[in-house]
Amino acid sequence: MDGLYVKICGLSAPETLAAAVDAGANAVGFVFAPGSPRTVAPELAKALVANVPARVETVGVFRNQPLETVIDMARRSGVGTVQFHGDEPYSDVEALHAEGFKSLRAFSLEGYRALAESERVRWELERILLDAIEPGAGLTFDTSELLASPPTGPWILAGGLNPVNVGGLVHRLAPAGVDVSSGVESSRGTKDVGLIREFVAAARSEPNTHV
Ligand SMILES: O=C(O)c1ccccc1NCC(=O)[C@H](O)[C@H](O)COP(=O)(O)O
Repeated sequence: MDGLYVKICGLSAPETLAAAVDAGANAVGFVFAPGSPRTVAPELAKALVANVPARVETVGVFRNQPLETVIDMARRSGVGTVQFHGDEPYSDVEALHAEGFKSLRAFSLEGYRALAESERVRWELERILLDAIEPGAGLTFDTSELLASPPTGPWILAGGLNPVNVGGLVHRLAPAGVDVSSGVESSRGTKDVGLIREFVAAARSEPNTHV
């Protein structure tokens, strides 16, 4: 990944999708996991994806759904990347790659640390996201442990990020990327154009060296 990778997740409307693209997001996410206020049908996502330039990665977010469903919904919507946000095994990621999709796999820090060494080494060759235990809830988690022992591969920080805290966390933890949903919403499930712009700018801001 060149420069800080910024992903805006949980989009469902053309205006906020356009704001994310115009602000310079590297990736835009559509939630296909059921039961979220952000859940979209593949047909709606397809109409939105049609307006996303090729330089921007389109990501479908899934959580513990059958692999056949994931592949079917990802194909119907036209996303290029599948983000797993549950307990999906590594074999599911391999199957997706064989189908031509890229992947992202989210872990809570606890879940990631609990992986057997052999498992962790394998996941670290893929793109992983470190997130709060409850995804999409705007909750932060204790990142102090990440300062001492970050993952060896490129990793993306998520969980309770917003335009106010993202710059500091990026400078402190040096992730390869950041992912946000709640922190760019005016109310749960409703994205805000101004907050999206502020978030992307803040994520890529220079550190404040004036004390
Ligand atoms: O957004 C959801 O409701 C959701 C539901 C099920 C699985 C994943 C979900 N969202 C993932 C994300 O939006 C982000 O990748 C990440 O969790 C950050 O969310 P937030 O803390 O709200 O910024």
